[in-house]
Parts: sequence; structure tokens; C-alpha cells
Amino acid sequence: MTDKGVNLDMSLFFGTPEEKTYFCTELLRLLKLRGGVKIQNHSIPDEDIHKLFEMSRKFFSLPLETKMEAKRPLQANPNRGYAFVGQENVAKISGYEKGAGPGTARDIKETLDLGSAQDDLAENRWVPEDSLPGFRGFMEYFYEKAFKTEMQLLSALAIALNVSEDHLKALHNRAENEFRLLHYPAIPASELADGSATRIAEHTDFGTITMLFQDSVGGLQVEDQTQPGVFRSVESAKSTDIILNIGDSLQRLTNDTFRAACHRVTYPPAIKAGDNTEIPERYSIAYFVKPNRQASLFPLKEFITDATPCRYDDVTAWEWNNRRIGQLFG
Ligand SMILES: O=C(O)CCC(=O)C(=O)O
Ligand SMILES: [Fe+2]
Repeated sequence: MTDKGVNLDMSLFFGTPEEKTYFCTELLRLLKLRGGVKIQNHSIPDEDIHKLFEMSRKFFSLPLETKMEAKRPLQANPNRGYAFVGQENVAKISGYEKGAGPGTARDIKETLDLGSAQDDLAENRWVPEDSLPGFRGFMEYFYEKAFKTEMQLLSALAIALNVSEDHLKALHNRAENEFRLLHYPAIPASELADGSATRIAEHTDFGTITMLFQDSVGGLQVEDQTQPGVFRSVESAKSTDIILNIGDSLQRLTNDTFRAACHRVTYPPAIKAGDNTEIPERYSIAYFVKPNRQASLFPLKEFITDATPCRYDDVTAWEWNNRRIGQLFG
């Protein structure tokens, strides 16, 4: 099932007061219904996103030994550096939010995780500058651009939810986010036929929201919020679309008003697992928006009422991240 009805034009957010209200209301409605929404005409320039994909292609085309110069420690926390195909299998955290057990599928993907250049807890890992000139500078630049758009999206969410914009933004003002380049190599469709391998297994993201960019290959699926078990294909008309989805931290902060969107990547809709064909390579980029590490994920007071008693304990964003990452590496 492909969902074509979840586009939202962010130029409305910057328009008249009526247009702004419409954008915020639609954002809330679509996220509650679908768990994910495609945002167009946001504030990240198209040429920056095209360059981001170009840089990502160049990075993953480097020889493995060069990429390994930026290698991720085996138990990285927070995630930083290059993870080779097979290093991380997200099935280990599949089903967590549903109280279901982990899966065993292997992910066939390679990734590079980056954080803020100002982060005093963990340093980024880079390949030598002369192996990919301009890569580091551009990634640091893009991180800042994405942070500005993050702040606008948090404002829109706060307005829609009728909570303090300043407070929601203050919870995120240290930009302790994670920025991930992903490459799914081309593989024979038969490799995914028996379910022992996939591109990325079903999971929820840990942060507040995720801003995702994808190429035109397809294969991303998001679970419908109102029909558990129904996954819809989410395709991008343009790689500049931001696919916005909800993560665990926003589920907690809003006491389940929003629920984290379960998603996965498998073969593109046009291909069947048993086909005697090759699944083309796929590139995507995820910007995981996270609350400041010291911020509490205790539900905001607006969401605790007699009818909706508090469902979550008082953990910090950092404790939450550790709990989730611990499972991934456990
Ligand atoms: O590749 C994608 O489209 C999704 C990636 C993803 O879900 C993740 O890295 O958390
Ligand atoms: Fe994800």
C-alpha cells in the first residue's frame, strides 16, 4: 500500500497567521494518523540536499580500508563513525515499543553516524581530508542547517499541541542530535527472500522526531498508527522531501498523544522477494532530533490529566538513549 496523501507544504508555516495555523493543525493530524508526513518547501535549500546525497555517495564509494579510518567503536555511545555491513542489526530492538521480543534478521546496510561539532561528549570520526576533500566542512554546515529546520518544526509541533514553544525548543537547544548517512548496497532479491536478512529491520527511533531524506529507489515502510501491522510504502517524489516521523522521546513527552512510528526498509514495492533480479542500491540520510541529554522525558504537564494519567517514569534523554542503545549492542 503506497501512501500518496501525506504531503505538507511548509511554506504555509511561514505564511499568513491562518496558513500557519493550518500547517500546524495538519501536521498534528497527519502524524497522529500515519506516524509520518512528507514536508515540502521547508527551509533547507534543495541544492544543499543534492550536495548531501552526492557527498554521501562519494563517502560510501571510498575503499573499505579508507572508510574504516572513521570506524565506529563496537559499542559506540553515542553513535559516532562508520559501521560496516553486518556491524549493526536493528532487529535486536524490533518490537520494543510493542512489548514484543527482538528479531534476528541481519541488516544489509552501511552507515556513518555524526554528531554536533560542538558536542563535548563524543568526537566525530572522519576519513582523512585528502581522501574526500570538503566532506567534513559540508557535513558540519548541513548539521547546522538541519538544526534550524528542526527548531521550526518543533515550534509547529508546540503550537499544534498547545504547549510552550520556548519550553519545547529549550529542551532541544544543545543540538545533541545524531545525523546518519545510510547506504544499502545492491543485492540479489533472493537474499531477502527468507526473512533472515533485510535492509533495516522494523524499529522506532529513540529521539523526538526524525527528519529523513531518501533517494527514489523506495522500500521504506511506516506502520499505520490506527491499524497495527499495516505497513505503508513511503516514497519521495523528490529527494528534497523531508519525511518526518515521531520517535520514542516525543511519545513519552506527550504521554502517548503521539506514538513513535514503527518503520523499516525492505525491497522496493515493484520487486518481489522471490524475483530473480537485483535490488538496486539505495541511499538515505536521517537527522535524529533528540532532547538535550540532561532533559527529562517525563510527560509534559499538559498531557497528564484525570482521563490520561501519567504513563512514564522520569528518565533523562541520556538514560533513555543508553537503555535503547544497550539493547542494540546487548
Ligand atoms: O533508510 C531509511 O529510509 C530509514 C533509516 C532508518 O530508519 C534509521 O536509520 O533509523
Ligand atoms: Fe529509523
